[in-house]
Amino acid sequence: MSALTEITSEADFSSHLSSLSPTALVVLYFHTPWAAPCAQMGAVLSALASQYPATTPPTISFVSINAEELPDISEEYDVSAVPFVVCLRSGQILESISGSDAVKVRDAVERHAGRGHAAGASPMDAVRTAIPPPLSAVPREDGPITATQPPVSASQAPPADSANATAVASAPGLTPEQSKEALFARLEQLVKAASVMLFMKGTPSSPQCGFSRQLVGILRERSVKYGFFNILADEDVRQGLKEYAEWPTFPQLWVNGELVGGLDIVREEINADPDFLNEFSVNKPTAA
Ligand SMILES: N[C@@H](CCC(=O)N[C@@H](CS)C(=O)NCC(=O)O)C(=O)O
Repeated sequence: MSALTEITSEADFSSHLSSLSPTALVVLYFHTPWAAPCAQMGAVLSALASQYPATTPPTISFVSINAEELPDISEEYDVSAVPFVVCLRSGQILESISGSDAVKVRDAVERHAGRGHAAGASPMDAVRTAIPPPLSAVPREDGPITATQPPVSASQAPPADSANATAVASAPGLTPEQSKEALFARLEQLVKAASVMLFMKGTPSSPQCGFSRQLVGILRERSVKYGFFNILADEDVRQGLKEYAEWPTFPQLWVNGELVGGLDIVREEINADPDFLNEFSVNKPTAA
């Protein structure tokens, strides 16, 4: 599966771009380590990347760029605030999205990758209304790149094959209520990072618990396209999601931003409806 590639220098960026075929969709994700909304968007993009198989040559590439460390690249793509996502093909900007609107970013990527839904009824319509307004990004004049939420205390590189971009939700100076609010805002985005999201112990290629392994097997059998999040790599998400979901265990399967349940519930759903999840199968032809 695809993953976010961290760009370390301008030379690295140029060589990465030139290694791709001209028809590849490139998704540039500009962030700064101190902006909390970037941690959310990082996790959303990692989960999104995990839905696309890694092919040779790649047909899609997700690239992560520290906007402050690489100002020339940020300038080139008019990055005025973080998080900022640019969809690019053959050097042409197809679309830029400023702010932390997970659904907008996912729609744009799927549309440009050619896997999107036609205009009109989309499974995402149900959740669109529930999404909070995008983070209002502060336009940059000549000053630094800005974001309108308080900085987080730490960020940590995600494990190579995991969808996690972890950040501690409880920033110093926040009350427990504010920390919880920030964590729940992050979870609200995360559960919608993909139409089907699996919160599991470990990763699909290396599940760390039998229940998670079995649920991965069910999704695989049905060729379901899904994003995943390894809760073992993020204690805040592990504990917070139990409360947010009002569900005490993992795995947790979420569909269109709604909790389905754990392994037992998914099995019950399949027994009741053999077509359960089939609409998310990669084998299902895309509606015209
Ligand atoms: N019968 C449950 C099994 C899941 C389960 O019991 N998970 C436990 C052990 S892997 C769990 O997540 N405990 C809470 C934790 O580890 O934080 C299901 O249907 O999903």
